Amino acid sequence: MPTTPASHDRSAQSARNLLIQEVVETRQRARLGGWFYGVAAALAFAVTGFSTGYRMSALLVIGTLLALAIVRVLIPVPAAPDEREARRYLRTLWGVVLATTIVWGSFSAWNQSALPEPAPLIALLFSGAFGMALAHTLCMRQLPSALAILGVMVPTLVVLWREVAIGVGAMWIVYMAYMLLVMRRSHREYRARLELEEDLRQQRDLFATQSRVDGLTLLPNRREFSESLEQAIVLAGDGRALSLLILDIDHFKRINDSFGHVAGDACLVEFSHRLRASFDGPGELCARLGGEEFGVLLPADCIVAHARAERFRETLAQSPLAFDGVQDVVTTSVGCSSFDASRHADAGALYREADAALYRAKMGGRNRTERTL
Ligand SMILES: Nc1nc2c(ncn2[C@@H]2O[C@H](COP(=O)(O)OP(=O)(O)OP(=O)(O)O)[C@@H](O)[C@H]2O)c(=O)[nH]1
Repeated sequence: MPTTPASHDRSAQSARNLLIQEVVETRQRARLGGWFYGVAAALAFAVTGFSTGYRMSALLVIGTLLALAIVRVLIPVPAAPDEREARRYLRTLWGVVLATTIVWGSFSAWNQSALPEPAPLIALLFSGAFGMALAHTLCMRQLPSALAILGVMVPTLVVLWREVAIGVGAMWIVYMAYMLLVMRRSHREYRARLELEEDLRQQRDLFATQSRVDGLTLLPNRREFSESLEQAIVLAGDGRALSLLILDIDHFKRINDSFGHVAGDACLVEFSHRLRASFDGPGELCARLGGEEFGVLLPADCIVAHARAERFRETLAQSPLAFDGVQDVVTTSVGCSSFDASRHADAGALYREADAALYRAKMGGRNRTERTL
């Protein structure tokens, strides 16, 4: 299927959303994990009674691991939904995670021969636990996650293989392979969930837009117009000018009957283009209220609004609309009313007056603008 600019925009937006979501989740998941390495190292040294022979090593290892845990938390989070910043953040965070796992892995390997039991056992068990935790939790990116698992596991593997027994080393390799498989599966599940959530978000946004936009003309629909009118009435209560126009295409049935419904649709679209081009100033809003009826809100008093409506009507009547291969003169009747706090208790009152003015325009022969008497 060819990609349109709109679908390209949507997929670019979707990729951006996925990246931002990944940043949020990676941060959440990585925030706590860093501290466990320092605590585990402290525990391994604690069982030796922090004897003087190991005091410097303990300080160095525990201090480095805790410092890396602090750095994880302090990496500045990208404030705006900026892709470049988001990628930089992820690169930095994964860099710190990898550094942590390499420091831990090296410590664990050194520990196997340097510290008395049960410190090596503690480090060994923690290495397995960290590897599995990485496989389950930090699975957002496969390559750095795999490297982190290897960082935790491989140094110990070398020691087990060389200094304990080849069988124990082989067991460690099987364990490591299993972790990598778990990580791959966790990664797939993570991506599937992320993409599903993004699809749902997009559908929700699409429904929200569709519920407020007219599908044919892409103008705001009656629902959106009514809400905007309510809000405009509140502002008008503070003294701002507000006028309402209701426009109805004259004898629209004739267009359908003469040229068919497809041409009728095209005529409505063309009419909406003209309307939007004529009322596109600040605070102005055009909408399709239904059928061949349109509404305009404009922050103007009665005289200005009436003059603008007349200009639109006259221009329309003088320049034929081109739609679906047809050129035809289309006219409109307009009802105009302006907000007056003494007469209009609510939006409905103002709307009824504009509607009554439109009725008079129709009864008066069409192709005319009537305003509140
Ligand atoms: N093609 C098309 N026709 C529509 C649409 N909505 C309403 N109509 C038609 O608009 C016509 C409205 O007819 P009427 O209500 O009699 O109004 P009119 O012919 O414009 O006459 P006046 O309003 O009295 O000047 C009907 O034939 C509807 O079928 C639409 O979305 N597309």
